Amino acid sequence: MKAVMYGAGNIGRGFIGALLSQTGYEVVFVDVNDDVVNTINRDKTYPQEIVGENGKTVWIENIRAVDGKDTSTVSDEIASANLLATSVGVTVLEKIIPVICEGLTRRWDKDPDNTLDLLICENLMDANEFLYERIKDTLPDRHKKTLDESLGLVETSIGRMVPVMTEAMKKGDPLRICVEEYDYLPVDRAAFKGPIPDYEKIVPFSPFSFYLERKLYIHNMAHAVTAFLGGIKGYTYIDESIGDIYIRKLVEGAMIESAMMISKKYHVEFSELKAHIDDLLFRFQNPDLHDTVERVGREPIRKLKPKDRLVGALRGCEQEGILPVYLSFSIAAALYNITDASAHELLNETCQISSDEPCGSYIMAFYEKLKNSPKDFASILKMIDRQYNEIRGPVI
Ligand SMILES: NC(=O)C1=CN([C@@H]2O[C@H](COP(=O)(O)OP(=O)(O)OC[C@H]3O[C@@H](n4cnc5c(N)ncnc54)[C@H](O)[C@@H]3O)[C@@H](O)[C@H]2O)C=CC1
Ligand SMILES: O=P(O)(O)OC[C@H]1O[C@](O)(CO)[C@@H](O)[C@@H]1O
Repeated sequence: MKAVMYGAGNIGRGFIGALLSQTGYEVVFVDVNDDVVNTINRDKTYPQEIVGENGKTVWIENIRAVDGKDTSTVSDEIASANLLATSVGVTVLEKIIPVICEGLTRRWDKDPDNTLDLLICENLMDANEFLYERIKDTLPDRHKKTLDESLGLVETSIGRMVPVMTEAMKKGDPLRICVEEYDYLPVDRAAFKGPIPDYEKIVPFSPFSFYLERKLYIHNMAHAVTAFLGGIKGYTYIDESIGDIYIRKLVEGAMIESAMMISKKYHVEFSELKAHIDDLLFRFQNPDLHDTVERVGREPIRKLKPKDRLVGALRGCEQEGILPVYLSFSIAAALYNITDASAHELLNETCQISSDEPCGSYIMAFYEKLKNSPKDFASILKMIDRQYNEIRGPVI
């Protein structure tokens, strides 16, 4: 049984490739980084260092690698694979579609019933639709119908955090990868065309949008807010930021609003989501991960788009009748981090929130407060309490 793992970077090596090897596949990594490809083929193993309280080193075996620039060999590997996975980053994903299509063509020219499942391991909403459209456009006409019948475009939710590896963390080994202990991979049960890999860490679930929204609106949202607030206070690392009791309270408040929304929308017990929040806050505190405010808070404008982690969570709350007060403050903190653009314009154009909407006026009030006293999070918490009280009115 062979799995082709497109991308031997942090997630490819640190999570998915390792998981597939442990499931029992021979894992063929595809990457354009010569050092990584040559070292995998020389050593046939690499150390995955699990950092944190239960730290240990796991050696990943039964692997080899193929040069991503040798597109003919990559296509042959895809043609004969039992499973395919990608974790190359969203911008590269588009560029590898011709190679994937060539692999599918070679496969289906021999046997159009030879199904293949592709695990999409990227941070991208509607990733299955994104790939479907592009693969359909690229495949030759004779295989456009085969695509519907024989390719499973399987969305996944990547919760494991893998930081950027510094030279010090690599300890002289280009393949060494530091990861946190969490290693579950929820996958979209309904999307598989072939058998679902049988391993306790691969968790099939339907409807999958629950996991995607939980990841984006609780995990990614909270992580971003931790980074923005950490940036304002001058912290370098995520664990330092979440260790600040004011930041923790603000982040947790936003997580609870998102969780109330998801609980209502998907009829999931709130207590289940609260356990997830507590686990995430514990994981954000892991000092051995050395995850930075810079990595987690990168590209704040992208993170402020209407369907992304902040505004998407806020709009979801509005739809479910949940007050998004902490989330309004979180958006204000993101706006405050962007110094080279006007907050009003960003609010209107990037977030598509009008300052006349109730949430728009809260966001701007928080923004002004941050401008006047940026590091005084204690007063922000008081302001949030007052706003909640005012909006909520009397409670019987
Ligand atoms: N690092 C993390 O904690 C998480 C990352 N993700 C997502 O996983 C995806 C991958 O992220 P990382 O592993 O962190 O990035 P990365 O940059 O470490 O890995 C990407 C790999 O793709 C390779 N690559 C680039 N062009 C290629 C090509 N044409 N052919 C073959 N390989 C090519 C690169 O050499 C690199 O090794 C992204 O979509 C990211 O958003 C999702 C959840 C967690
Ligand atoms: O890759 P983006 O969209 O900048 O988001 C960063 C987030 O993605 C992850 O790298 C993976 O979910 C998180 O660790 C982090 O919260």
